[in-house]
Amino acid sequence: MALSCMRCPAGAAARRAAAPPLSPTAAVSFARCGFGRSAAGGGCWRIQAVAPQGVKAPMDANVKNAVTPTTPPKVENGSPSEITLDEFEDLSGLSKNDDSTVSITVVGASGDLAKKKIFPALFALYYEDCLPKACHFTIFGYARSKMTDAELRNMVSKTLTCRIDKRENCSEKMDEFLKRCFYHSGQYDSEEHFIDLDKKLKQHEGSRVSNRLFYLSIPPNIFLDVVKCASKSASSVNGWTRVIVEKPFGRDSESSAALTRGLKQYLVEDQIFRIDHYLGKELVENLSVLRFSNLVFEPLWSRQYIRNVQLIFSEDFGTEGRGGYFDSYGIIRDIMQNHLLQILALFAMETPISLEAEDIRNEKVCAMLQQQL
Ligand SMILES: NC(=O)C1=CN([C@@H]2O[C@H](COP(=O)(O)OP(=O)(O)OC[C@H]3O[C@@H](n4cnc5c(N)ncnc54)[C@H](OP(=O)(O)O)[C@@H]3O)[C@@H](O)[C@H]2O)C=CC1
Ligand SMILES: O=C1O[C@H](COP(=O)(O)O)[C@@H](O)[C@H](O)[C@H]1O
Repeated sequence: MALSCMRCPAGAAARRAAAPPLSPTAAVSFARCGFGRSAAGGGCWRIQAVAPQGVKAPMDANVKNAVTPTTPPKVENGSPSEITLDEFEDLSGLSKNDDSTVSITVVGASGDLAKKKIFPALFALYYEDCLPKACHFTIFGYARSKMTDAELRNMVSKTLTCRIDKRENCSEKMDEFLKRCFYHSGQYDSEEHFIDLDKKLKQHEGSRVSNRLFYLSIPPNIFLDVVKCASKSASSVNGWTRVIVEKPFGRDSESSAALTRGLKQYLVEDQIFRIDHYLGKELVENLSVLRFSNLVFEPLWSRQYIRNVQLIFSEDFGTEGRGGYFDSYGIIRDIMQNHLLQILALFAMETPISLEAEDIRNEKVCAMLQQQL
């Protein structure tokens, strides 16, 4: 992957300058660790980052704190996110605007990810009032399988949970949410079928500004077919159109670049959202708060005080139907260079100048350029 450090903020540069001369880079190694409970492939992966030789650990004597304290970045509601607050408000704020609607099409709605994660996550957003009020948002499931709206709702209802603390009016909220879910069956490479979807979306959107989001919960080999058809036949004419792309984003640098080039035939970069669900995990989100807003840890988070870091990915079940996928794609590509390296980057990066996605991304790139794999 070609990485370049776009912009290292002044704060970061100052911290680097204040630190003792760098012995070049931290060394990162990957290891398969002991099997978990299941002999069928459960277990864990470990990324180990070791501070450069000669760096003293916290317990070593005479280590001076050469870290220049920096201003902690703004943290909204205690949970910084790769989505800026402005973008977040793009969705929730629509509820205040009677002229706008948002339509979310889950492409591959009959699949595992849609059932297990996407619909429950959309419901959680609805429950938390982060989606526009009921008549201003519509969710369409799209896949080849034949299903009625009622069948989709039945399927989705089985995985919705009230995992939110308050749990008030949860079943009422579920009913309201499910009423906003619809289904359209179609082929992934048929413009005609996407035209039909467009017609259905328009019926729900009426004459209001229509913002449209397509969530690609499908195998990667059909990403481009869908993006082509959706952008040609079902993109918004008066609002925004965005696409969420699930991993894997290719199997290597070349195929990842080819995928991006393919997507850019139909979309501009700002319309493309590559998702890594690990960044939404509470533990991972809390890492930034711990690092940048905690006065105890912030000055200690340096190679002078930390000798060895281990990120352990551990699952207590076996391959569970993923055998074919792991055989052809590989478990390393499944979790290592995405989820685990994202965590490593968040762990190792310097303080970003803001919590804007671009600023965090740039700092992650800088951190990755310092690694020696
Ligand atoms: N499942 C998970 O936990 C995770 C999945 N992902 C990624 O998300 C995407 C979706 O995952 P998941 O739901 O598990 O995938 P599925 O294999 O369940 O596929 C989703 C849907 O796509 C359609 N489909 C499947 N195979 C093909 C094919 N060869 N050609 C055309 N259509 C096909 C099927 O719908 P129909 O036949 O009705 O058209 C299926 O229901 C994948 O890219 C996956 O790598 C990422 C993170 C986690
Ligand atoms: O992306 C993936 O992540 C899951 C682990 O995520 P979790 O949220 O369920 O902990 C992993 O099992 C799967 O193989 C991988 O594709």
